[in-house]
Amino acid sequence: MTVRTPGTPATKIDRTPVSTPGGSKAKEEKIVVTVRLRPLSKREQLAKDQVAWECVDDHMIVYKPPPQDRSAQPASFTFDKVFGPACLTETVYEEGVKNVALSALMGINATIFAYGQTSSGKTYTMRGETDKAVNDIYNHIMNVSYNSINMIVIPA
Ligand SMILES: Nc1ncnc2c1ncn2[C@@H]1O[C@H](COP(=O)(O)OP(=O)(O)OP(=O)(O)O)[C@@H](O)[C@H]1O
Repeated sequence: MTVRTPGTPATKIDRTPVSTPGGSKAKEEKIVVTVRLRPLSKREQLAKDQVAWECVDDHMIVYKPPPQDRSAQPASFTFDKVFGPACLTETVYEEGVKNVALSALMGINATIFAYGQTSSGKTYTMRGETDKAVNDIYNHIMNVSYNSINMIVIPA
């Protein structure tokens, strides 16, 4: 059996069937930008810090300037997906990361990274996402390996 290093396809659309572990979402977009708002920490709650951002729906967040900052205006921003403070890391993975992480199994080169100010929750989120992605990838490899063994053994 020849094992070939998978190359990056010209487009994901051409190479991503519906049954692909990467799922259908990866077919639609090459870059997906999601936002996760973390809850206030105990320290922030004790300090009576106010939440500056509000999730309006699954795609939009609104900046609410503090009353003392009279020059700042409310502003809204739209993203592919917004995860609110009550959202579990599991949900972020299932709805925002899994498709991209598993598309690697089809030979699609993909990057997932977190960007944000200090203490915004990048490490917290990415640790959880990495654990889940590695788990899914290993499960997939195990399943494929067992299937391959069956395919080889039966003809022999
Ligand atoms: N979604 C969340 N739910 C509960 N706690 C969270 C969440 N996200 C982050 N935290 C907590 O907030 C704190 C800061 O998070 P974290 O260290 O991940 O931030 P960071 O963006 O990686 O910071 P830095 O840039 O300084 O490394 C940590 O104590 C973490 O446990």
